[in-house]
Amino acid sequence: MSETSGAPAEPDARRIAFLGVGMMGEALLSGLVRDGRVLRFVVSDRDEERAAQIAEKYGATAAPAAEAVAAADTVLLAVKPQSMAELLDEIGAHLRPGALVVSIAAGITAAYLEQRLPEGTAVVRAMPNTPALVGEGITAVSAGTHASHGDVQQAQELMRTCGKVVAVPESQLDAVTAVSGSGPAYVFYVVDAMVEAGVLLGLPRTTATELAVQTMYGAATMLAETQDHPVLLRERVSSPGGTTVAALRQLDDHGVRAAFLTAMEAAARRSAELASGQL
Ligand SMILES: NC(=O)C1=CN([C@@H]2O[C@H](COP(=O)(O)OP(=O)(O)OC[C@H]3O[C@@H](n4cnc5c(N)ncnc54)[C@H](O)[C@@H]3O)[C@@H](O)[C@H]2O)C=CC1
Ligand SMILES: O=C(O)[C@@H]1CCC=N1
Repeated sequence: MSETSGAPAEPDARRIAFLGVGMMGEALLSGLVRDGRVLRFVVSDRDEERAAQIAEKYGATAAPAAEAVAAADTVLLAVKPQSMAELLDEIGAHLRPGALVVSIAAGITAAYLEQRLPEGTAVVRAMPNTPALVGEGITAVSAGTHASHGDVQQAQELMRTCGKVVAVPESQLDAVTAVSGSGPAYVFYVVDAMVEAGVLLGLPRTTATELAVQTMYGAATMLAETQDHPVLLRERVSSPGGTTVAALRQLDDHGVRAAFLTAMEAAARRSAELASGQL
C-alpha cells in the first residue's frame, strides 16, 4: 500500500518537465497523473514520436528539452546514465533559477550533475522501481549539496505518487539500486522459473502462471501485513519431513542464496561503475 493512499489531493501549481519518457519516465508520469495533484506537465524525449505519444496519452505538452526546462519548476531526469552528459549540456543554460532537478539515473552522482549544471542548482537523486506503474513502487531519495530540506520534501512528495519513499544517504544508493531498483527483475525471474517448473511437472502454462503469480502476491502481502520475519514465515510452510524442506534443501545445495548475494553485489558494483564514468 502506498503511503499516500487516502491523502487529500491539493492542487499544485508547479510545472514539471519530464526529460526522457521511456519505461521509468512514463511510470512516474502515470503516477503523478493518477494522483491528480500536479496539473502541468511537459515531456521531452530524443524520440520525438514517443514524446508526442506520451503527451497525448497523459494530457501533457511535448517540447524539446531546452524549451521544456525553461518553463519548469521541477525537472525530472529520466534518461539512461549513458545519455546524461549530453542532456545536461543541452539544458544547463536554460534552467530556471531556483528550479529543482531530480535525477533517477542509476549511478550518476549528485556531484556529476552539479558539475554540469549552473552553480548552486538544487539536485535530488531518486531511485524508484517499476512497480511505480501500479502505485506500489518504492523510491529512495538523497539530497545533493545545494538541495534544501524543502527541495527534498518536494522530491519525496513527487515520488510518493508512485508508492513508498525512504530517505537514504547518497553513499547507500548503489546498494538501494541493487535491492529495490533492480529488485523487480529478480522477482520476475523467480516467478518465471516457478512457472517453468510447473509446466515441467505437467501443469498447463496458464494454470502454472496463475498459481505462481498469486503465490508471489500472497507471500509479499503476508510479509508486508504481518511484518513477520521471512524465516518465520518460511518455517510455517515447512512441515517436518515434508515437501517444502525437500525443495529448500535443493535450493541450498544449488547455492541460490549465495547466487543472490553475488548477483546483488554485481548490481551495486555496476551502479558504482556508472558513477565513475565507465558508461
Ligand atoms: N527501468 C527501471 O526499472 C529503472 C530505471 N531507472 C533509471 O531510469 C532511467 C531511464 O531508464 P529506462 O526508463 O529504463 O530507460 P528507457 O530507455 O526506457 O528510457 C530512456 C528514454 O530517454 C530518452 N532519451 C535518451 N537520450 C535523451 C536525451 N538526450 N534527451 C531526451 N530524451 C532522451 C530515450 O529516447 C528513452 O525514451 C535510467 O537512468 C535508469 O538508470 C531507475 C530505476 C528503475
Ligand atoms: O538496470 C538498470 O540499470 C536500471 C537501474 C535500476 C533498474 N534498472
